[in-house]
Amino acid sequence: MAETTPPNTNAAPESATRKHATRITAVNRKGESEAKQRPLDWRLIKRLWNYARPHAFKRNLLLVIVVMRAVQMPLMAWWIATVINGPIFNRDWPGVVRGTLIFGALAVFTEVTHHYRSKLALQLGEAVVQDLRRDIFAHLQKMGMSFYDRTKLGRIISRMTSDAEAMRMGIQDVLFIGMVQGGGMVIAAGVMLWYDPPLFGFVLAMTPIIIMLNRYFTKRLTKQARLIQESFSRVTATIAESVNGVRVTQGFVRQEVNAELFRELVKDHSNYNLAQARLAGTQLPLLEFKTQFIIAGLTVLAGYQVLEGGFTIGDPPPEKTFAALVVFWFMIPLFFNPIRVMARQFNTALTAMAGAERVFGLLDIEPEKLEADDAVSPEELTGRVEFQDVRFGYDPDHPVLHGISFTAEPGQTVALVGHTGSGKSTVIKLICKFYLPTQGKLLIDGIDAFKLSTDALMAQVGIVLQSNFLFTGTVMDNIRMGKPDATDEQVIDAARRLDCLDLFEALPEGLLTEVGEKGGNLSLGQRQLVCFARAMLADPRILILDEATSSVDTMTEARIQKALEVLLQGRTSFVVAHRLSTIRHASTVLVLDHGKIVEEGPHTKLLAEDGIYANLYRQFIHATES
Ligand SMILES: Nc1ncnc2c1ncn2[C@@H]1O[C@H](COP(=O)(O)OP(=O)(O)OP(=O)(O)O)[C@@H](O)[C@H]1O
Repeated sequence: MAETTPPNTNAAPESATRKHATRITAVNRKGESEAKQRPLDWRLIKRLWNYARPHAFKRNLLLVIVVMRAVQMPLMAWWIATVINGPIFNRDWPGVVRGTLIFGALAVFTEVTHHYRSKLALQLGEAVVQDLRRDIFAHLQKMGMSFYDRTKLGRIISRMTSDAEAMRMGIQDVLFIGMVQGGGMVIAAGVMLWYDPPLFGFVLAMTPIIIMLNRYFTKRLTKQARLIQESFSRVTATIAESVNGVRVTQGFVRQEVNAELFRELVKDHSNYNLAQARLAGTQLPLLEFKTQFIIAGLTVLAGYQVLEGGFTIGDPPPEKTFAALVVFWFMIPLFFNPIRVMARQFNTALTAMAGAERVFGLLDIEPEKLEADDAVSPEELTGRVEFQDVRFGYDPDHPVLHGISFTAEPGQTVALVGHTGSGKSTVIKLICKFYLPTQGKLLIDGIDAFKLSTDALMAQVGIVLQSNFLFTGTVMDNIRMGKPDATDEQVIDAARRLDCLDLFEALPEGLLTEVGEKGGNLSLGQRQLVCFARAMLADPRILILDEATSSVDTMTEARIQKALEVLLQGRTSFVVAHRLSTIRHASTVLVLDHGKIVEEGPHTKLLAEDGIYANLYRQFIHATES
């Protein structure tokens, strides 16, 4: 009747969680330095315990049940000892039957409370982990882009999974199991002391030895378990890497080398598992043996007391020693087993501390302040965008934009061109207010970006990125994302205005076709058109477009081209341009080089100047033709 909480089937699959956490550990060597345990910290315990506060009824009921559980186990043990010492010893049959019936009732009652203790603990743990995940998620939504630049995705995921899970175990198990076991231990000690103080003195003298033996064995087992976990994380990391990089592997004909490496890793893991099995095979029986050893010692002592006149003052009658021996026989396991259980719970508490420290560390990061407290929220924007000597660096010590100045009037299309790393995407990220300029001013409709509410701006900005991000759902769902309250007719109308409705209708289920994970069921061109339709439906004043570089067939290209022209009409648009026609039709082309605008003006003017742009243009034509 071990006092543990059964695994929670609703929880994130533990193996998946562990795999993920361990994968991170292996892929990111730095992750290994993240401490798995932290000392107990009352500040963290209090904060973690606060998460149980909204579920006070469950928590309090659980505390009552836990107190009952602490009494039940010693009570049952004592009762059965009393039946042996009383009715059985005195050959009293009715007494034996009565005693057994009472024992049966006690056992049923014990199991019922056990059931409710486990159930309530699980429910409390589930409620707490749910609240925690909700808070982490809400907090992540508020974080600015710079946070995501600094923080690895794996770290964020492990805060949500393994750390939150560790905190759940801390809440649902440590205190309650600790109380049941600790309470049972104290009561068992009290009963033994009451029956025979000298014999209990022997039990007490054995306790430090038992604790030391426990520590020695569990230390070895834990060390081995850690080795297994680490070797497993190397295996999973290698699988993930190999699957992700399968094309490169095949391209460089490294299959055999990789397979050999993997074989070694798997063998390694298997050896650690076998070593653990061997260790457990010898250690666990030894752990069990210690209790028997104490019972044997007690029997000798009791025998000495009865046969040799005893070692206690007052010379108790032999029946009293017999009775005490029977009681001790039942109480010994209740006194010693908690040592092991509580040591395990102590470890769980330390792991929960480490999880809590990391999760609260994340929750305590203040979101970057991207707007003033008195930021304005204009109903409508005209879409005028002005950069005044804007300087910016993702890391303020390493600026990547050096004094950018230009103005985009409402309705104009600005094409951004330049070599890779010249700063095109950074300019766009500033317009979206993912970051604020380090120096200089960015004005939207004459309002400083900091003074303009981010929500109001985003309501007027449409973004179509190269990656064409589609979410699981239908084509219709994905277009509707541009305006969640749009009717089906409005969605269809947006597609029709872009002249691509026929393409969507030709899909197996028309607009109700599932796009698959990341849009995998659609072609690249179709994915782009879905994103265009999404932007069309949102009808933003400012449109940001990072044109896709991947080539599509000529017919789809023509459709995309046409759709794009319609989409850009009447909006201030910023396009990281990869299509010649987009650049040609742009009101102005900004040529960026090392974070500076080096040329600026319409295509024909720049071509005539025969500078950097003309050179880029020639390279571009050459690349498209070859
Ligand atoms: N999140 C980031 N954190 C730190 N540095 C960054 C980040 N994003 C871009 N940079 C750096 O800023 C500079 C400008 O990058 P940016 O992405 O704006 O160039 P780009 O012209 O859009 O390039 P590409 O055409 O390859 O997309 C580069 O030196 C790049 O390494």
